[in-house]
Amino acid sequence: MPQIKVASGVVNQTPMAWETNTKNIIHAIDEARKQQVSLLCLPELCISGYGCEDYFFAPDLVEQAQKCLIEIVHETAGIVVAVGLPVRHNNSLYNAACLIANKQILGFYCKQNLANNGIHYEARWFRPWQPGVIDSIEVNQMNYPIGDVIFDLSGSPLQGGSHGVRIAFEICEDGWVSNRPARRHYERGVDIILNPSASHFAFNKFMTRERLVVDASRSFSCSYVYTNLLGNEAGRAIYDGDAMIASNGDLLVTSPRFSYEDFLITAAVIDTDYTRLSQIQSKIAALNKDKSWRVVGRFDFPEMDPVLPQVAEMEPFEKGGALKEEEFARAVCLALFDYLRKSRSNGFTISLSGGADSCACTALCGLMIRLADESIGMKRFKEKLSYIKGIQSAKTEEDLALALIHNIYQGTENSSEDTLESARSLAHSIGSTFYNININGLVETYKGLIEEQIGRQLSWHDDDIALQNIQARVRAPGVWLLTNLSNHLLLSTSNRSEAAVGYATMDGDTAGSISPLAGIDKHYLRQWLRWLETAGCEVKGKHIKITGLKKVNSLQPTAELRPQAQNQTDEVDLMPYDFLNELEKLSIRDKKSPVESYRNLVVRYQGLYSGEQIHAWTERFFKLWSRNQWKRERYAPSFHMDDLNLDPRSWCRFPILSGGFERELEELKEYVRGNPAQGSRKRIGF
Ligand SMILES: Nc1ncnc2c1ncn2[C@@H]1O[C@H](COP(=O)(O)OP(=O)(O)OC[C@H]2O[C@@H]([n+]3cccc(C(=O)O)c3)[C@H](O)[C@@H]2O)[C@@H](O)[C@H]1O
Ligand SMILES: Nc1ncnc2c1ncn2[C@@H]1O[C@H](COP(=O)(O)OP(=O)(O)OP(=O)(O)O)[C@@H](O)[C@H]1O
Ligand SMILES: NC(=O)CC[C@H](N)C(=O)O
Repeated sequence: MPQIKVASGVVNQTPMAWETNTKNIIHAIDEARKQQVSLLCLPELCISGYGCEDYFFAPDLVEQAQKCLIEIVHETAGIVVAVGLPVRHNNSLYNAACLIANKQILGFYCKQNLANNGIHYEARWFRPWQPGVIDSIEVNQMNYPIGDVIFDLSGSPLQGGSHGVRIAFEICEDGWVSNRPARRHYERGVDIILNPSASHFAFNKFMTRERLVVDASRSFSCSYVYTNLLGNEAGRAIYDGDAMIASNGDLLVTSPRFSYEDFLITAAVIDTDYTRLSQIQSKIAALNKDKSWRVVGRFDFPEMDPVLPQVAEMEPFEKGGALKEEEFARAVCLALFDYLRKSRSNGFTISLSGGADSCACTALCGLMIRLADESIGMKRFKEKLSYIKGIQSAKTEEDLALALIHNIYQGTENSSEDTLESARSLAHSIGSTFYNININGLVETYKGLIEEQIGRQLSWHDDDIALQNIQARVRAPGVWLLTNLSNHLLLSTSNRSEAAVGYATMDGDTAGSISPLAGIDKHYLRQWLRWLETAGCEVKGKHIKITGLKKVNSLQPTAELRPQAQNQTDEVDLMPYDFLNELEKLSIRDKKSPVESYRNLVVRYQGLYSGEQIHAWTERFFKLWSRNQWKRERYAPSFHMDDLNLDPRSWCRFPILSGGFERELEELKEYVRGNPAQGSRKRIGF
C-alpha cells in the first residue's frame, strides 16, 4: 500500500524497571493501534532503559530484557513495532532494535556507530556492529537474522503484496555521523528509516535533531521516523521526548516536548509512492544486486484514504522568543518531578536564603507543580505520586506546594531584613511551607568551644574564611533534620559559576541530594529569574509567572557570611559573573591556556576593564578552578544542560591534584609584562 500510518512512541523509562518499562511500551502499542497506526518506532534501549551503566554487563540484565521482549511480542497483533534492547551475541553485547510484525519477531538491527562522547560511554559496554555483516541469533529457541539488515515487508499476494515496503534503521548516533548507514540504505531502495534514539536534552538541540531528520528524508528520498526517550531516566540526563516524522524533505509532525505523561504517540501518514518517485528521479535505487541484507517479512498494511497535507508546527513556547528560558524551566521541572517519584521521596526541602540560588530552586519546585498540573491534571498528578499520602486530599496547586516544598530561612547576625523578606514573599507566593530560625546561637557556641580549646579569640581579620564557613556549615544539620522528618530530598543550591571556582562551603551549602542549578551559570540564572517573575512559561495561551520573585530580583547576590558593615558581594569576592562566565567558557569548554584566555578577554572587555584587572581575575580563576576539582567531585548529582557542564561524573574531567597551572600562569605574567598596552584601550562597539 503506498500510504502508511506510522508513529513515533516516546516513553518515560527507568533503568531496569522491567514491569513499568514493559507496561509503558505495551500501553504505547495499544494507543498506536487505537489510532490505526501500522508501524510504531519506540526508543533506543527502551526495554532495559538507556542508562543502566556497568550493569549492562550483567547476564541477567540481558535475560530480563529478553523476557520483556517476548511479553511485548504477544501484544503486537496487527501492527509492526520496533523496540530497543541490549542483546548478547558471540560473547559481545550489542545495542539493538528488534522489528516485530503481527506477533512475529523478524530480526534485529545492531547499532554501528556508538555514542562515546560527552555524557555517552557506550563503547564501554557495547561493540559496534560492522557494516555489511549479517548473522543469526537464537531467541526463545528460534533463530532470527541479526546485524546490518533491512526488512522487506510484503502483504499477501491477493493484496498486491509483491510490492514490499523496505524498512531500515539508524540507531541514534548512527544518524549523527558523516558516513551514516542511511547512505547505504538509500542505495538499497529503502522506503522508511526508523531512528530509535536516546538523545539527551541540551539547549536548542531539538533544532539540530530536526535538521538531521529532515535532511536525511530529503537526501535519501525516504520517510524518516525519529523517536526519543522522555523525562529524567536515570538521574542526570533529561530527555525532552522530542520525536518527529519527515518525508522527502518535509517535516510532517513533531511531538510535544517535556510532557509528564508516561508515553506519547505522534503519528503521520507517509506515502511510499511519493518517496519512490524521488528515488526513481534520482536514478540511484537498488544499484547492488547482492540482496543478503534483505529480511523478508509478511504484513498487510491496511488500505488508507487520502489525508490532508500534514505540516509540523512549533509549540507556542518554542516560538515565543524566550526559548532558552522556557527550555531551562521545563527541562529542570520535569527532571525534578521524575527524580521525586522515581526516588519515592515525599517532596523537596530547601534552605531558603532569599538570594538568587535558593530562590531559583524553590521557584523551580513551584513551577514543577504548575507545569505538571497543566500537563496531566491534578488527578493524574496525585496518582503518579500516590505513595505521598499528604497530597491526596490536595485541591489546589498551593495545597500541593504546602506538602511538597518546605523552606527554612536560617538567619545570623549577618543576615539582612531584605533577604528574609525575599524568602518569605517567595514562599508565600507559591504556597510552600516556610520556617524561620536564627542560628546565631549555634555559630557562637561552636566558636566559643573552639576558642576555648585553641586559647584565642577568632577574628574577622585573621580567620575570615573559617568564620564564613562555620555559618554555612551550621545550617546543614538543621535543614537535613527537617528534610529527614518528611522524607524529602534536600536541594543543594550551588550554580555552575560557583562550582567552577569552589565558591561554596563543603558540607555546608553543598549539602544535599540533587543540585538542580549546577549546570547553569549565575549570570544567566539572574536573567531567568527576572523572566520568570515578569513573563513566565507559556502554557495553553496563558503565562505561568512567579511574582514572588520580585524582591530577590532587586537584590545584589551576597553570601551574607561577613558582618553587614563589610558589604560582602559575590562579585567583589570573585569577579563579575558575566566575566567569570566568559572566562570559564574559554578556559574549560574551549581548553584555552591562561595566555590565550587572557588575550581573548582583553579583546572582549576592551575599555571596560584594564589589562591588569583582567590578568588578576584570569589568574584567580585558574587557581580556584584547579584547587577546587575535589569539590566538583563531591557535588550532589546535577542535570545536564549543555556543553558547559562541569560534572566530572558525566562530562568534564579534570585531575583532583594537579600542577595548578603554575607554569602557565608564569607565562601569562610574562606575556602581560611584554604587552602592557593591552586592555587599556577604549572599549569599542559593545
Ligand atoms: N585538593 C583537595 N582535596 C580535598 N580537600 C581539599 C583539597 N584542597 C583543600 N581541601 C579541603 O578544603 C577545605 C576548604 O574548603 P571549604 O571548607 O569548603 O572552604 P573554602 O573553599 O576555603 O572556602 C569557601 C568559600 O566559599 C565561599 N562561600 C561559602 C559559603 C557560601 C557562599 C555563598 O555564596 O553563599 C560562599 C566563601 O566565601 C569562601 O570563599 C580545606 O580546609 C581542606 O580541608
Ligand atoms: N539566611 C539563610 N537562610 C537559609 N539558608 C541560607 C541562608 N544563607 C545561605 N543559605 C543557604 O546557603 C546557600 C548558599 O548561599 P548563596 O549566597 O550562595 O546562595 P543564595 O543566597 O541563594 O544566592 P546569592 O548568592 O545570589 O545571594 C543558599 O542558597 C541557601 O541554601
Ligand atoms: N544515544 C545516542 O546515540 C546519543 C548520541 C547523539 N549524538 C545524541 O545526543 O543525540
